[in-house]
Amino acid sequence: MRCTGLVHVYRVSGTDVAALRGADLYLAPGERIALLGPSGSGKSTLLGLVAGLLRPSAGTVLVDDLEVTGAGEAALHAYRAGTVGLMLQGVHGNLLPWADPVANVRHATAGRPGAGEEVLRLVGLHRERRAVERLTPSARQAVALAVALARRPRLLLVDEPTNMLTPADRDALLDAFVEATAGTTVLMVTHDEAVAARMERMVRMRDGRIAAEGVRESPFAVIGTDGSVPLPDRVLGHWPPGARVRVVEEDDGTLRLTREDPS
Ligand SMILES: Nc1ncnc2c1ncn2[C@@H]1O[C@H](COP(=O)(O)OP(=O)(O)OP(=O)(O)O)[C@@H](O)[C@H]1O
Repeated sequence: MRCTGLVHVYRVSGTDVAALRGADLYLAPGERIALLGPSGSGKSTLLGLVAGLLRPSAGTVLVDDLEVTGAGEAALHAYRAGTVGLMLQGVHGNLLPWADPVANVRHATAGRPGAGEEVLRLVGLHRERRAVERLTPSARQAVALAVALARRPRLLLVDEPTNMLTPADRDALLDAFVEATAGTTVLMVTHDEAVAARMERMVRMRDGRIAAEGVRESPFAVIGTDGSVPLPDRVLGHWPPGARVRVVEEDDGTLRLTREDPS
């Protein structure tokens, strides 16, 4: 999956809100990425664009050889039915609340064999006969995972899967998640560092762009397609937007940034 220069503007009662301002992201096949970032930094919008639920104001999303952002309705329908699996926020997001777990995964594949029942077995819900709406939040999330994986998607998009779970339930769901998604490309939005740490990569958004990658203590900055390098949060306080910096390449290849004296 490759996102290039994604810009997304929402128009709310005559005012434009720029949710994405040139986001670039590449996921190799089978790679699992956690998308972190403050509230409002554009994570859910990016997920919606990759899912083909939103159209960007500019930029492209390429998944395999489908340009999702320019695809027609028929191609998008096939994409959502085949390539991509969604596990969205809200327990009833992709579930039939009145049906039991097995009926839910069978519904997802229209009765054809799929991977949903294997996932239910993995989490111990394959014999559960109660309706999904009567299960605990963590069991419902496990069913949502089974439904999302039922058609064996190549790309799984997940929004806050462990929201509102206790730490013990969260860890149990994550164990199942990591096992069930081996080999699947995953893009997961989360606020929880402990959840993100279970993915292969941790990517951090800020103000509608990919700002950094890696653990909080020593993240890498990520260069945008326009060549910009987002400064780390801790530097931004004393190097504000508009500050003039000199970029000097040293003989050994090291880049040195020096702030011009503001006076
Ligand atoms: N449907 C919408 N209409 C108008 N503005 C929106 C809409 N959805 C999101 N926004 C705005 O776009 C910006 C990015 O929102 P988005 O939900 O993508 O961020 P987020 O990082 O997922 O936030 P959170 O962690 O709170 O879910 C925010 O300023 C938000 O208020």
